[in-house]
Amino acid sequence: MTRLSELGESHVLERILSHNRSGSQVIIGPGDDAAVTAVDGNLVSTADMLVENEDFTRTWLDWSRLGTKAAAQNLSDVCVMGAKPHGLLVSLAVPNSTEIEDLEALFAGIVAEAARAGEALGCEIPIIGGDLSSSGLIVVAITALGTVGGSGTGTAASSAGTHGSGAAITRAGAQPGDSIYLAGTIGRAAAGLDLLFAGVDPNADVGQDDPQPGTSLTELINTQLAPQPDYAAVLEMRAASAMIDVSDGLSTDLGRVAAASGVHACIDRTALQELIDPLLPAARHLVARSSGTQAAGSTDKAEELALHWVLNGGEDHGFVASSAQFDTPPVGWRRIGEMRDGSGVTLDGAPVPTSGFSHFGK
Ligand SMILES: Nc1ncnc2c1ncn2[C@@H]1O[C@H](COP(=O)(O)OP(=O)(O)OP(=O)(O)O)[C@@H](O)[C@H]1O
Ligand SMILES: Cc1ncc(C[n+]2csc(CCOP(=O)(O)O)c2C)c(N)n1
Ligand SMILES: [Mg+2]
Repeated sequence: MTRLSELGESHVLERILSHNRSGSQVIIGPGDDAAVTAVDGNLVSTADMLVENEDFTRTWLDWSRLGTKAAAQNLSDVCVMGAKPHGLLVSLAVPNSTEIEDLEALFAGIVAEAARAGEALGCEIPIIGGDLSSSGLIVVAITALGTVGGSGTGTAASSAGTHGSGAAITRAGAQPGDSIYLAGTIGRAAAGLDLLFAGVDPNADVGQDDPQPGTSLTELINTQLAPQPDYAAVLEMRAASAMIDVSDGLSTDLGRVAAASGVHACIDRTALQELIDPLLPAARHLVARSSGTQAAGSTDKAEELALHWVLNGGEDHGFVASSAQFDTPPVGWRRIGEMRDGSGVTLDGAPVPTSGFSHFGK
């Protein structure tokens, strides 16, 4: 085990970049003052960081999964714009006492998730540069770059959303009459977060003899620590009028689409039930732990908690899209509601307050 303080910055870089892959669009990669890439189309760029104690804690820290999460939350944003990613800039601030092997695991996690996304989207996504600094708290900041509107480079074609958007799918194109679709999951990462905060043993018996795939306590926790967006689903959503990744919670993120598009998003409670049900064992376990009993009424509370995770939990990086082009949902998507005239978000007609995550608490 070698600490970063025992290696110079250039040796640290050499070790971590040994995990990187090359990309055919890279003209100049890491090593010069800036990277140069050959691109075809309009540039799509996004930045997202993970900050210790705000986005993860040292108690749960697994460097490889931290890398997965940092890459996933950025690639998800590029992908839902209908763009193809072609490079990542990775900026890191870590304590001097960090072991180089941990930093290598972080990089390997980033590279592995970029490879998973690249495979799903048919592109190469190398790390093209970044920055290193020393800090008491761990910060992983990634900038992801991609393109839309080139000669066949986009991942999905937007219909109503293309006007003035350079062929990107924005939050602003939803129309009354569009169906609302979800790809991937919502609520699992939030359940995982509550399990982590409560210090629940992931192997605790919660009466799930045969849990649905992805819903054991370990898997819920893993969705929080290392979300796996369904990038390929975006390729199936060929006629989205608007699209967003759910990072802050459905209530907040669908609310953003409704506000940007000037429509009313109506969610159908029945359609959410199959997302709620698999979360009930974890919810019952947490409710019973907090009340110290298996008292009557806890079933209602568990249902309430699971619904809360599904409506307000972000970080699974599920994708929400609107479209009027499909009779049956495209592969990987489920219909969860409809856009109508008006504003705001409702669940079976009842207003859904915007209760997703906000960094500044409000
Ligand atoms: N410091 C900043 N400077 C300039 N623009 C910013 C800054 N922080 C956020 N933004 C912009 O504000 C918008 C909302 O940011 P946010 O991080 O909430 O993105 P998001 O896509 O809604 O969430 P997520 O990144 O979790 O998917 C984005 O367009 C982002 O680029
Ligand atoms: C220790 C700890 N506290 C709270 C949370 C919850 N959390 C943090 S960021 C975020 C939304 C996406 O943020 P952004 O919009 O910046 O991408 C959520 C739901 C967590 N994961 N870990
Ligand atoms: Mg987003």
